[in-house]
Amino acid sequence: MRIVAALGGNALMRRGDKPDARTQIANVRSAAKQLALLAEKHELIITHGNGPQVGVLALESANDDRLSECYPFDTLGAETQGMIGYWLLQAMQNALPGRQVASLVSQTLVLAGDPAFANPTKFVGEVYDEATANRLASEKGWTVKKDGEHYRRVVGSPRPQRVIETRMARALLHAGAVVICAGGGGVPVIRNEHGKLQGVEAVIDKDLTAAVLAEHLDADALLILTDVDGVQEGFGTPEAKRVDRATPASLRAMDLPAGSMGPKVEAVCRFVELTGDMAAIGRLEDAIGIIEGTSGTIVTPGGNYGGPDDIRPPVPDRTTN
Ligand SMILES: Nc1ncnc2c1ncn2[C@@H]1O[C@H](COP(=O)(O)OP(=O)(O)O)[C@@H](O)[C@H]1O
Ligand SMILES: NC(=O)OP(=O)(O)O
Repeated sequence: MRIVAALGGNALMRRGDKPDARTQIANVRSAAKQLALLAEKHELIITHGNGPQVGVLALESANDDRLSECYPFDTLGAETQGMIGYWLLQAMQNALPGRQVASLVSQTLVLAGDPAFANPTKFVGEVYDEATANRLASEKGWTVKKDGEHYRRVVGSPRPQRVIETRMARALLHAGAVVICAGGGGVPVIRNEHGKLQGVEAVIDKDLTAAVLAEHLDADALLILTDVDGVQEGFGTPEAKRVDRATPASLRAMDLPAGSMGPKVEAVCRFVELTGDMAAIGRLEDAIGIIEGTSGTIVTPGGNYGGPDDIRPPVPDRTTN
């Protein structure tokens, strides 16, 4: 089975954590243990978030007096791919001795006219209280919005159209490698008036890119791995309850926040609607349980799922007919 697994940026740098490399490397190592269990049985493409990390790099750049201008977000996105991609690469190599692992710096095509450039929604960087967020917004020209109980910087997040390196990722899969690509949703690029690739200032949602990548790589399953057990009804209330099986229509009927669970649900619905295959949202620690059908919110066209045999039923043995 071919699986695309998307790893949340917050799973690598948890809300309120200091952005130290040491903490994130430890989180990557525990993530790699789970991902290695998937890779032992399946073809695996790993993509990862970069929201917290890209915001930290942007702040470092903004605070560097030697620079005549801040590093642009496409370059910062590539920096996060290098950094997190390196951590994941090494952790996966150590977890899977003898297996080839490749980490690609990769670009995602967006449309130059996407209205999302003018309506920032993508949370980046650390969380702040309201007063600090407002001060930073006026000092640095940021837009800030409420993220749960806190405030964070937001930037434009155009819709991903295609990962430019899709064919290279496929070639690496065919060579038996675990492939890490399209981190942070991919470095955002447009095709300019000469047909050339050109970076743009944005941070693409990694869950939406994961869905595009899964579709274009003919994946059998898309797993969105995060820090909650799945999509919950009554989220944040004492009655909160995980939805264990869903159809795209039943999930779309739920009212979910744009900056967190909303894009995850949009990503899984899109993948299931376009491919008829299985997608799921759940905890990183439950990755195997999700494939087995015992954990997470599992989304299929009919809302039922009994385990991996439902994804790709065995080919009938025609030699006896
Ligand atoms: N209905 C819901 N069910 C579960 N989680 C929800 C829901 N609504 C909002 N959330 C929030 O979505 C978060 C996951 O999104 P996000 O923080 O963007 O994850 P990641 O960084 O892993 O991609 C959860 O930690 C939770 O706080
Ligand atoms: N780029 C992106 O969606 O990152 P997060 O998942 O960390 O928000």
